[in-house]
Amino acid sequence: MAMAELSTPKTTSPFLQSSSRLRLSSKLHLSNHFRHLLLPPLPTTPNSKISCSVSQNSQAPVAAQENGLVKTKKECYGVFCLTYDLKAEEETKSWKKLINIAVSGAAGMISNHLLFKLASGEVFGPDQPIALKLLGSERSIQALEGVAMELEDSLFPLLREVDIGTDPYEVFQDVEWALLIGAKPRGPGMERAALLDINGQIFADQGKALNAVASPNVKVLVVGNPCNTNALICLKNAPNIPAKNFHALTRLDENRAKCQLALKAGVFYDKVSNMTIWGNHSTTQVPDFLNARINGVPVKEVITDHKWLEEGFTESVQKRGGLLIQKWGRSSAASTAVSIVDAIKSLVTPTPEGDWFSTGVYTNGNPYGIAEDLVFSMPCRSKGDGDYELVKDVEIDDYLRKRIAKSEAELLAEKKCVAHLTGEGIAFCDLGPVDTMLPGEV
Ligand SMILES: NC(=O)C1=CN([C@@H]2O[C@H](COP(=O)(O)OP(=O)(O)OC[C@H]3O[C@@H](n4cnc5c(N)ncnc54)[C@H](OP(=O)(O)O)[C@@H]3O)[C@@H](O)[C@H]2O)C=CC1
Ligand SMILES: O=C([O-])CC(=O)C(=O)O
Repeated sequence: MAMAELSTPKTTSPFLQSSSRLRLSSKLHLSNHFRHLLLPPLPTTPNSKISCSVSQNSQAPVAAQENGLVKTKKECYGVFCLTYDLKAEEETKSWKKLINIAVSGAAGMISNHLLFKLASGEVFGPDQPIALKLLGSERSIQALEGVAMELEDSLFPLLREVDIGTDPYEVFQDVEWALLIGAKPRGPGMERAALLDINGQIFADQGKALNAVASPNVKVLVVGNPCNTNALICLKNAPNIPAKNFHALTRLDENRAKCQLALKAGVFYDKVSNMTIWGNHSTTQVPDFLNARINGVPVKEVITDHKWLEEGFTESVQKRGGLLIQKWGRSSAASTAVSIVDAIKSLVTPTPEGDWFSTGVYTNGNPYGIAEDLVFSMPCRSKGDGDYELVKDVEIDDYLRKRIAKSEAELLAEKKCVAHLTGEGIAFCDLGPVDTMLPGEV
């Protein structure tokens, strides 16, 4: 086994320029449970200076003592049990305080793309160190280890800590962001109501855990489907966290809509702006071509085939996920991860003047007459502080109003199905004669 000081990876990151000067200190981050599960017995060293044990066949961290005390913390993984001494870094003044990001379903397909983007600095910026808290289950714990190993091997300078675990009350401790991806996919012949019940329970439990242990201003992005109602369940179970902090991911739909409009107009997709997705992340969603713009011009003036906009375009966005499954054999994972990145970046960077983005948010106080107490995708703007405001003056014509109402009715029906999970009594589930689909269903 080679004993090595943490070496400086090849990069020009300002962190690494400073990290090579750092005195490294170590913390031991293992619960007894995971010590058995994950790692060989832990050697200890009386040294306060770190020696990082690096070998192909062992992830054994070195426990260190500082002032005679072994520092311990629950679940962490391998090299991430060795944390940098951030005090030394503070001298550079250019480093932000470490943020804790939880990801559930961390061994799944979407996470497999997302985690590496988070760790690279692409999302929160090149001066933002992060800790990743990965939530899995007994069935995925081995896979989670594999993910953690790949994160180790990627030598991301901004990634200071990776913890893995199966208990949301441990994994969500002090998190500032919670990206809730893990959910059971709907299988063939399965009713939407059954999915609501199974996944709803997951989000009720996770809401309670966030409420108990997360940072009080945690931002929560629900991806696991049906994401709007799951987000509602989650926020109802987390009364101490502002309801405004909960989002359901509809950014993938926004991105899909921009792409279709760009294709039709023969422009690159960066020319499409002001794209709203209204409503549910389902086939009732409403991609709003009335208010979207291409090169700053209303879409309806650029694309004069209005029948295509009302039918072809709208349906292509609503069912894009299903078409992708037909081709690819599984649901969108890479583009979903990209859209999660976009969704977060839209909250941590100021929205460009005149533009907006779509996200599923709590409807209380909305200016569009949409029923209160739902999570509904609407146009938003952010100052870049993690918060957002609804855009209040978007035009809604009869075409939009009718379709928005349909998506609203669907969400109201979903809400009744999960009343037992939101503290609103006994659930009554009648989703109507036509069982609506997730975008990814064929
Ligand atoms: N909002 C959006 O735009 C989109 C949402 N999605 C949704 O994101 C979710 C995750 O997708 P993806 O990463 O591709 O899925 P995967 O199947 O690859 O991973 C899902 C993870 O969910 C966890 N999970 C939790 N409960 C269950 C359960 N009862 N049965 C099976 N797995 C469970 C599993 O992890 P573990 O065992 O660790 O709990 C699994 O690793 C799905 O709900 C999907 O529909 C997908 C695309 C777009
Ligand atoms: O339906 C699914 O599971 C996947 C999904 O949400 C999408 O592709 O938009």
